[in-house]
Amino acid sequence: MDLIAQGISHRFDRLEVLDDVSFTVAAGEVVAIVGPSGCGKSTLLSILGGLLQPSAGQALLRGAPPPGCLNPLTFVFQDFALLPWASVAENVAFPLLHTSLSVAQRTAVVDDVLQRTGLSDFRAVYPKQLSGGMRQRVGLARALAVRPAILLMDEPLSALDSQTRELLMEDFVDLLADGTLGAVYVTHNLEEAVRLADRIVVLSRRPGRIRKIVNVASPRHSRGDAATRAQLLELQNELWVLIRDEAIDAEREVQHA
Ligand SMILES: Nc1ncnc2c1ncn2[C@@H]1O[C@H](COP(=O)(O)OP(=O)(O)OP(=O)(O)O)[C@@H](O)[C@H]1O
Repeated sequence: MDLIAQGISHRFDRLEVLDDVSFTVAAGEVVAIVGPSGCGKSTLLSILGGLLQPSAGQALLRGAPPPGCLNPLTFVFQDFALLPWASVAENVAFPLLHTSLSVAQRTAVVDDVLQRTGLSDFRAVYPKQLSGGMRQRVGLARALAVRPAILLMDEPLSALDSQTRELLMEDFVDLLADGTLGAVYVTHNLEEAVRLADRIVVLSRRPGRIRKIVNVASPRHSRGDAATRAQLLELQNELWVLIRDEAIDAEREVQHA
């Protein structure tokens, strides 16, 4: 199933936020969205996920959903957004509550995603007992429970320390390995973008317009290797050169706001 952003523009009252943004996320593809602060990345994600109606243009899904899909698009948030009073298994089961699945089917889905995210031993634990990295694993497991075509991820690792981020990136690469799951990955972190994405959409300063779409050619599973990391660092620097001046302007604007 493909997700298509078609000429998306958006304004909040007089504030023009996005201008004519178009790109396609093909089935199984990871597209990162990067750009200066306030350029409209989260707004674009909300529009893609149907939470917000754009002022112009549209977000479309094309093609058949994956087998067993209950919701083709599902969000993963920076702050994990877990239910504090519910256990790990209950959090993961939450999006399945109002579906047609039987209790046995729900249990099977929960068992499967807990196993895929390394959480099987933590099913009865509550979020406050978990580290930030484990909480985000629960956020990811909950998103996977609806067997989505595409994850919509808004800075999913930015609340985590660098070692935990590295480990979760490795986990995420494994989850993507069979090529059935796609993602739109909003991030400030260019290292995450080059490690995880097939393509990187670089937005301009607000109103966000597409400045460039960059392909990341190396296979995702080899991007943690020393030799590939060196190439990725070059790409990361190229992206930073593209964004730097506008990032400084955006930063100054925020300070003056
Ligand atoms: N609901 C809203 N009403 C009014 N203005 C909004 C609303 N949501 C976002 N904005 C404004 O729209 C602009 C784009 O915000 P958005 O959060 O999409 O940018 P972003 O690129 O994700 O930012 P950051 O990189 O800082 O996370 C900002 O100026 C923000 O203040």
